[in-house]
Amino acid sequence: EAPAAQAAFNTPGEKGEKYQFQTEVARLMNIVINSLYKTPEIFLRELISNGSDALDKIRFKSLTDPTALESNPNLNVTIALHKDQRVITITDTGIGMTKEDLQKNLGTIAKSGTSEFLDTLSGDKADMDLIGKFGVGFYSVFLVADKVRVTSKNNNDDQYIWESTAVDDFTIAKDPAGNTLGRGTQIAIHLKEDQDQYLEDARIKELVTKYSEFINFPIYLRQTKTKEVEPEPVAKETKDDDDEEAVVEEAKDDDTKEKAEPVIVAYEEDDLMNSNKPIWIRDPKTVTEVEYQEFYPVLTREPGAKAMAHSHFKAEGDVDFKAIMYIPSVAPKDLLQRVDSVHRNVKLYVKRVFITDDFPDILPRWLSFLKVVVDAEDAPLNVSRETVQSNKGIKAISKHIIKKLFDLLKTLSQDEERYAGFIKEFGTSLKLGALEDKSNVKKISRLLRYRSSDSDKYTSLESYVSRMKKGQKDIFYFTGANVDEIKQSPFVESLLARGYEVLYMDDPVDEIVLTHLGAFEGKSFQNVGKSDLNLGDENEAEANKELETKFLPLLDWMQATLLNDVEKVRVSKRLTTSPAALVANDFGWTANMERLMEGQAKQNKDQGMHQFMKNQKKIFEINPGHPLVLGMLERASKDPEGFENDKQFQEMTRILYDITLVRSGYALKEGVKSFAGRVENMLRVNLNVDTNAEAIYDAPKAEPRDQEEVQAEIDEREDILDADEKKPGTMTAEELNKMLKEFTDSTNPPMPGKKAVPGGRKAEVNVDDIVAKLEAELDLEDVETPKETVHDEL
Ligand SMILES: Nc1ncnc2c1ncn2[C@@H]1O[C@H](COP(=O)(O)OP(=O)(O)OP(=O)(O)O)[C@@H](O)[C@H]1O
Repeated sequence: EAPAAQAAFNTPGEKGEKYQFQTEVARLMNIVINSLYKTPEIFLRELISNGSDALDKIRFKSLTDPTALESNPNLNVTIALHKDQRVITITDTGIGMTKEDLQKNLGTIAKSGTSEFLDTLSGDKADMDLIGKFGVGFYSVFLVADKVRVTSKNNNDDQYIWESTAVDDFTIAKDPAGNTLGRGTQIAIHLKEDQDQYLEDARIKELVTKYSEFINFPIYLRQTKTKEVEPEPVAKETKDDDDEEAVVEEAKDDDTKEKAEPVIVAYEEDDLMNSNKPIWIRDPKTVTEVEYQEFYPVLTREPGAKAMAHSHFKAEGDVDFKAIMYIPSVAPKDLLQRVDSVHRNVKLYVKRVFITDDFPDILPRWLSFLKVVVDAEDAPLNVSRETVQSNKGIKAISKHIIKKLFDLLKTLSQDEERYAGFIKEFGTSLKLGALEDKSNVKKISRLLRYRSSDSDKYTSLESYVSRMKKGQKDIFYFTGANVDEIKQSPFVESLLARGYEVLYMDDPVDEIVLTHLGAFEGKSFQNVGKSDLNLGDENEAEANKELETKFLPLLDWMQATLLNDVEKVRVSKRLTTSPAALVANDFGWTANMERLMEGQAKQNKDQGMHQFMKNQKKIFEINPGHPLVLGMLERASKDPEGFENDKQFQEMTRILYDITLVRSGYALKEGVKSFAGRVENMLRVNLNVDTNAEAIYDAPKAEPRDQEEVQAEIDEREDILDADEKKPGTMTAEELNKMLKEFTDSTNPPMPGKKAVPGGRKAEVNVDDIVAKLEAELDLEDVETPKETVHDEL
């Protein structure tokens, strides 16, 4: 039972030692107060959570030190309202704080990264919502309080009082009343003028139900009640004011002993406000969906957070335990960056006693998004960061959670729409799992989903395989910044024209994952942008040989022109409407990979390997059915020996190469200028203009200004400044920050994973216009090759 509140602030705080708040605390308090003023009620949730944490700590300690609870065997939180003084007290019988703890915990912020976090808050509304999710802790008390006093008793120290009005500093003094708490912490809150609602029993009950129903310790509301009792025949005993027992309101003096009337007695009683049975140890049949959803934000300490799916299970075997596992409804923004930090996503209890949530490796990295509560019947209690990996019990728990997760995902995947939601949020996590979790790679690959040419919906690899065409040996895919870009790629066109299905990989990691997986159920993954495309068509090789012979003169001429740029030139079997394409050899980078690595290289500053890979030569493929190519073939065939003299052909080939680079998603190797120069040259030839003639221009030199004019302007400016009392610029710090942020956002290179605008395209080039020009150049009227014949030829 909590002792009566020492609610009155009658020991002047000035008597204690004065301390300054750490700068971060002052900043945090300001932000909390300015951003959360609309929901001051959360202070109660935060303080009850702190009390619950303190109770967890003493209970855990008592497992190894049986004397720990002697100072007070009860474990609970009691809230009392003192209307006359406008004070609420929240008392827990938790571990309590020593003088040093008070100074450190309620004057500094130990959490690493807080300062950085505060720096990121720019002041706009979305950021302010963040702070609510961050867990604002103790300092939220100043949303409702103008004065706060924390009285605390830890087993290792005397009882101390911390007091503050939130302005700059706080005081700490030894409690002159001595040890009244036994053990624990009492927070007395003197409410601000407009916060009277928190003096109402009903309001407090409402808030406890709303926020703290699942707290694992009883939360009481101390209430003053009255009852009628038979008056005692003897004179009443005098009661001490401080005594929490009954205060007797005496019956009228003129009562006689014969006419004994009942006496109204006021007494205090603690009403239990939370149901107190941990939801995870209940039989799943008795837990409603609403209860699961309500428990989730309590478990994660993320107010307002929702779960996408959950699984409540019991395991027996090496370790007996009960657990609830949740998949959040949305992925955190920094899903992949977070995998390396400690996420405290598995809370371990042993027989209802909270042990720890500080397991760095209990689950593989890709599962860092899961939120789990585990209650084991029997697990060693000394599990700590150091021993967790080698602990057999923990290993068994981890294995079981993963197994249950696969069950959950399997069930989820049967509902197409819900599963699409999961893929959207956590698809990247699955891919990370495919890369890293060797023992589960098979299961994970079955859970992957991709967009494809088959429909607008996601497809599994399994169903892709079921739709494969006759003779098709490989799973075809292509990568790009987004589905639209992929669809328009020359690499995809012929496959689609021939009725093959292509998987569209628009996540930067896709290519790495598929290269890593290599195959699915014996079918290899084939990037259709790479050299070795095999459609599994047997007549193809023969037809291709014939084509190579027919196009030999053109292939030779092109090869000679592009000697330094491409590995080789060959006839393509993958093109329908584009004249040419560039493909990476099997070890080289596709355009997508090049972009991805470009971003990485910028971050890592490791340029050596990057340049090596980037400079790997590509294969230039020409479309044997394209009129432009046929026109060029005709030209090369007319005079096979005349290559050296046909400068115009060489220019055209280079232009074709450049536009192919762009079309295939690569960056122009020599930059835009030389490419533009070539196109311009071709226009000149088209117009019969001398290619060497220089532009005539008249550039009149700018003259310096008159000295008098300059002086007059200076004088005028000074006059204005004087009038303005030489005020500095009126831009506020906030505006300045915003401007700086916009500036850096616009200049920073896109990060991999961010689906950025494809890098490398230095200029908007209208390829079709140029192709048209080239065709005009070749005078293609007399070459007849209807496009329909292309496939037959192949
Ligand atoms: N009732 C309490 N009993 C014992 N210690 C407490 C109590 N309230 C706060 N503390 C101590 O003060 C520290 C700071 O509390 P605060 O609420 O500001 O942050 P937090 O609880 O660590 O984090 P957050 O509330 O943001 O999750 C706590 O970590 C704890 O050590």
